[in-house]
Amino acid sequence: MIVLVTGGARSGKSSFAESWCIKHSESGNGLYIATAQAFDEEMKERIQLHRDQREESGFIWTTQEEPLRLPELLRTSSQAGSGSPVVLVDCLTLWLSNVLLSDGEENGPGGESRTESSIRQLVEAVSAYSGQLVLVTNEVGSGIVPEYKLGRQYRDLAGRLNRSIAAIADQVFLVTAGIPIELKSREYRL
Ligand SMILES: Nc1nc2c(ncn2[C@@H]2O[C@H](COP(=O)(O)OP(=O)(O)OP(=O)(O)O)[C@@H](O)[C@H]2O)c(=O)[nH]1
Repeated sequence: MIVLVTGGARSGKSSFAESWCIKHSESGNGLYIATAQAFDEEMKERIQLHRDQREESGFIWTTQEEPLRLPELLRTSSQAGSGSPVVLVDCLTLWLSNVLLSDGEENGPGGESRTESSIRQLVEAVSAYSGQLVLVTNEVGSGIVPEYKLGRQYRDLAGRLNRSIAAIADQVFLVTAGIPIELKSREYRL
């Protein structure tokens, strides 16, 4: 069961995704995969707030911080069976910016950049995932065209990544102003 939760900054997507996991978990416990890195005090405080909220939820969360090697981690945490934890990844767009910023200039075989190859590996890992997996992402690209090349590159890659994950997800939600809207239901097929 793959669920994608998208939305803008502070839209309430993370708390909706956490509530979804608590409500639908088959095992009663969850693995929270954080892709954020605390580079400054503001981010440290925000992360601590999220940790406190998870603690107060009464649900059993294990936290794993993984800014880059998300495809590998999903491959190893993919398990069938009702005892395995619901996995929540927060968030894909931060993972993408970590990957893009660590990417070199040189392309691999077939002209694919390291970032494009990482995206392909992530989509493959999600597609092959067995178990309950909830992925949070940001809705980017609705504003003005970014001034810098890296910003435009990021916007385009994030749009493609979200489309690819949405295509293989069983359920997709858009959270806006704290309200989740179901964009793709489990019965939906093109
Ligand atoms: N490293 C680390 N990051 C965490 C942890 N808990 C949460 N985060 C990060 O916190 C980020 C989400 O927090 P915010 O930036 O406040 O949320 P937001 O996505 O802007 O807002 P909402 O749409 O309301 O969720 C995600 O990118 C998570 O990876 C943690 O324990 N460790």
